[in-house]
Amino acid sequence: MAEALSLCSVTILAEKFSPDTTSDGAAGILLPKEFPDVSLERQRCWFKNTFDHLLAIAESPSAPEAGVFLSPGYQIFREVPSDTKPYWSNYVFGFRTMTDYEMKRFPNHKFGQSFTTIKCECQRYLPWLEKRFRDAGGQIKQEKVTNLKQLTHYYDVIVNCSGLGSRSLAGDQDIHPVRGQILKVHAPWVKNFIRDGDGKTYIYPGISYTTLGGTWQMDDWRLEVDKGDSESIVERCSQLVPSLHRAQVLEEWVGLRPGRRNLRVESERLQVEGHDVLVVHNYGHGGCGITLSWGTALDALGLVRNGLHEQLPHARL
Ligand SMILES: Cc1cc2nc3c(=O)[nH]c(=O)nc-3n(C[C@H](O)[C@H](O)[C@H](O)COP(=O)(O)OP(=O)(O)OC[C@H]3O[C@@H](n4cnc5c(N)ncnc54)[C@H](O)[C@@H]3O)c2cc1C
Ligand SMILES: O=C(O)CCC(=O)C(=O)O
Repeated sequence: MAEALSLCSVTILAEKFSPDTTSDGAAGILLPKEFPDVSLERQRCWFKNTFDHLLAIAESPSAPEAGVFLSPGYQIFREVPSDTKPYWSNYVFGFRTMTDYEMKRFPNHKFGQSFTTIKCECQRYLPWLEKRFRDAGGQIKQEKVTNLKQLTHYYDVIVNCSGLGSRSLAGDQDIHPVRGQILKVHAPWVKNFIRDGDGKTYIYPGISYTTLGGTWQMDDWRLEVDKGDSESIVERCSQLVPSLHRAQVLEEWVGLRPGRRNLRVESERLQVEGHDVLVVHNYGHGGCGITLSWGTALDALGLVRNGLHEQLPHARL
């Protein structure tokens, strides 16, 4: 926003910043899950725009500082999935079905896909993004917002990216927590990601650590590490890569995904004291907050631009 709307003043208000957000612990892999009532065309656009944007970073000199890199690996399934060629398969690199010979490594799985996607190591990526925002003239304020209407006294446009916070901030009862626990381990010998198609077990190698996951616990608000979950994660991941049994655990982490049947990128107008104020919502990314980040942000930016043009038809934005 700060880069694209260079004539506007842009402020991020948030209660928590990196390293204390949900995005900080995310494995950061680009791998879409489908939203049932959003057109595939729109989801394709969200993913492609995100992939293209992050690919440019991965191929730039900033890649190591930003923690953005190409990541090759496998998604394996216990049963052949109904959709063997998902909509995003044309955008990742080298998508193909694994051979029987390759599948011998995974005797409990019947089917697999091999491809190269992108991973953002969020511990590096988020501070890098914050610096990029500040360099573009963006302002940052730490503040808990209790009511969107109170912001209309200070800002002309509000973009709501509060994730799970939208439950109270936008009064949206459709958004709910999906608890996820992961482990960060030292396993520099693991070079390819491996993901079980059920989405519950995954191994994602990175620059400073490998992420082992995970859990997908609906409506579970617990933020404490569950030792039973950690043991189960190590057990499941070690079945895929036995040497992980010995990997040194660097950190155990829990986050609450902002779960919603359909991601919400939408604008509305808030009526406040006789005038209306543009609010653009961009939340409910579930397990796809990194995967669809730039695509949904570009959509939100388009809604901000349209709204500003309606408000100020002659302004150059
Ligand atoms: C274990 C785990 C692994 C994951 N792995 C991946 C992955 O590999 N790839 C992927 O794409 N996604 C992954 N995700 C999902 C991803 O983390 C989320 O989709 C993403 O973090 C959502 O981002 P967000 O900015 O919407 O929410 P958040 O990161 O939660 O940020 C919300 C922000 O809003 C602020 N806020 C909320 N309410 C208020 C308020 N009232 N006032 C002020 N500020 C407020 C918060 O302080 C915070 O700064 C994973 C999630 C988990 C839990
Ligand atoms: O689903 C994956 O494989 C990546 C991790 C993730 O997105 C999640 O746990 O939400």
